[in-house]
Amino acid sequence: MTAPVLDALLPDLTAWLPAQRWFAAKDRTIAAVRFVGHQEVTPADAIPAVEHAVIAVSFTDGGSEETFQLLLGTRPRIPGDLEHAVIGQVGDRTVYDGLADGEISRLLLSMIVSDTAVGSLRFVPEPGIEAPVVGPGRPLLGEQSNSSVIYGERAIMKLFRRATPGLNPDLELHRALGRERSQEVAPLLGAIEGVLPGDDGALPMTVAMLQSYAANSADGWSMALTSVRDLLAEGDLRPDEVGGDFAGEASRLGKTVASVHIELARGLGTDRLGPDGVAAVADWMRDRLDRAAEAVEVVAAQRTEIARVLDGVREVEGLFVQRVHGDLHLGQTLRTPRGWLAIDFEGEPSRPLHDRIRPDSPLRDVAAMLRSFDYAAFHQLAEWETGAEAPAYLQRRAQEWADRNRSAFCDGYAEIAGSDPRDQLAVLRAYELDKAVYEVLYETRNRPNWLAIPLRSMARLVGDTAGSEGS
Ligand SMILES: Nc1ncnc2c1ncn2[C@@H]1O[C@H](COP(=O)(O)OP(=O)(O)O)[C@@H](O)[C@H]1O
Ligand SMILES: O=P(O)(O)O[C@H]1O[C@H](CO)[C@@H](O[C@H]2O[C@H](CO)[C@@H](O)[C@H](O)[C@H]2O)[C@H](O)[C@H]1O
Repeated sequence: MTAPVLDALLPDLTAWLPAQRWFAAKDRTIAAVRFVGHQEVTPADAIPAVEHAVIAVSFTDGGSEETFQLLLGTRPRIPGDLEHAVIGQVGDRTVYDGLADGEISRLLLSMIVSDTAVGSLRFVPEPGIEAPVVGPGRPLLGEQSNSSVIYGERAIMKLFRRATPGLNPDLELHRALGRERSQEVAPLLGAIEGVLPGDDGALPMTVAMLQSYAANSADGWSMALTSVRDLLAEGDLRPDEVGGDFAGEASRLGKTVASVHIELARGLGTDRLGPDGVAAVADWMRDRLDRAAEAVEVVAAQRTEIARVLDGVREVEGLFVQRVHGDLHLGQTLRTPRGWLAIDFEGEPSRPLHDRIRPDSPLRDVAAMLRSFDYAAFHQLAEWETGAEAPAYLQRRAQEWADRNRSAFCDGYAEIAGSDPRDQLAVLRAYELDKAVYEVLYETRNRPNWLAIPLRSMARLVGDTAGSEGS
């Protein structure tokens, strides 16, 4: 489509964006949307026609713009099963979200498999892989920061929705782990690369990533919730006495995360931060605390105490750093029939790319998983906590579940890593509290009903400076 034709879509696009799960600015009011780049994948009169586009969205609060990627499909007549994906009408064509269309996802896969280039877009298979069978994709439904389609339970392609210059860390780290022949991630199959037009010219950008699909798998978050549900339903039994005990899985998960860290260190190197580097990590945590304190009163009220715990990170001489996952939680793990896999190495979605690729302590990932065990333990009780307090005996059971699984995870991690994360308790606690502060802000913006979960942990981490970790 030409620029004037695309511009005709803008009013419909502006109305459509806030309803998309991946639109990561739902708390802001859109002032204007503009196209900053577009590339036809097929001729404009093909049926369906496909176009890749980058949009910049500005907001009435005057803050920074956000850029997003779209894969637009157009057809003269829209089949009934695509009506839900319609964005608007331009001339005699209906424009819709292209990933919803099996014919478009089939085309994208075939272009990757056959190593194609169209204008600024490159469709590249990963060298040496066995090409997946080309067929239509089925959009993944559910909670996602990006948009994925699944090809016959053999491959999954993720379109990154935020348009950021540079190699996406999800692709970069999967590539590095592939070179290490990692058994802890799903093998990478290919990618779509494009360019992001900017003031300084066009910069390379990752459009999409194609990976093996882990069939017959369950994600760690659902498995953990099932275990907690069974425990709370019993009430008078302890976590080690109920059928759905999760500790064995938590320990295996610890081993998997340690293996990923070893592979990332081997493939991409390690470093020791000197005093200035450690001070920079501590300052970074303080900045994040300041931002959370501005937005959330409870954080502001405990600012001094939180800052004291965060300063625990300063207690190490020569902090060991390497590339890490950066946003690990139970929902980023898949239990396959063979074992655990880690997915989604993009880092925290709201952080700028240069922050997400900065080497960090592996304790950041360990701490984030410990936080996730807390989340799973108290998720069911959180609804109570927004109204009345959950009964004390259930809170005790939930805490026992969290302690047992946090401890099992650390045991498993230590067995493979050769060092126990709990040996650096002050640093681990600082990373855990930093994550809890982030989560308070995340829940305030995204899921206020869940806010009680990180708030509770924040209070524990601030109050319990002498307690033992994971026990
Ligand atoms: N390789 C895979 N095999 C099977 N399912 C996967 C795979 N990768 C991702 N998924 C599923 O897709 C969901 C979203 O993937 P994720 O990479 O976390 O996307 P996002 O970055 O959009 O959050 C996951 O929760 C998982 O259910
Ligand atoms: O999965 P994303 O990369 O989009 O990560 C963001 O969303 C997560 C929630 O979906 C959020 O994780 C928090 O909630 C989880 C339960 O839903 C819990 O297991 C995690 O421990 C907790 O941090 C994540 O922080 C955020 O970046």
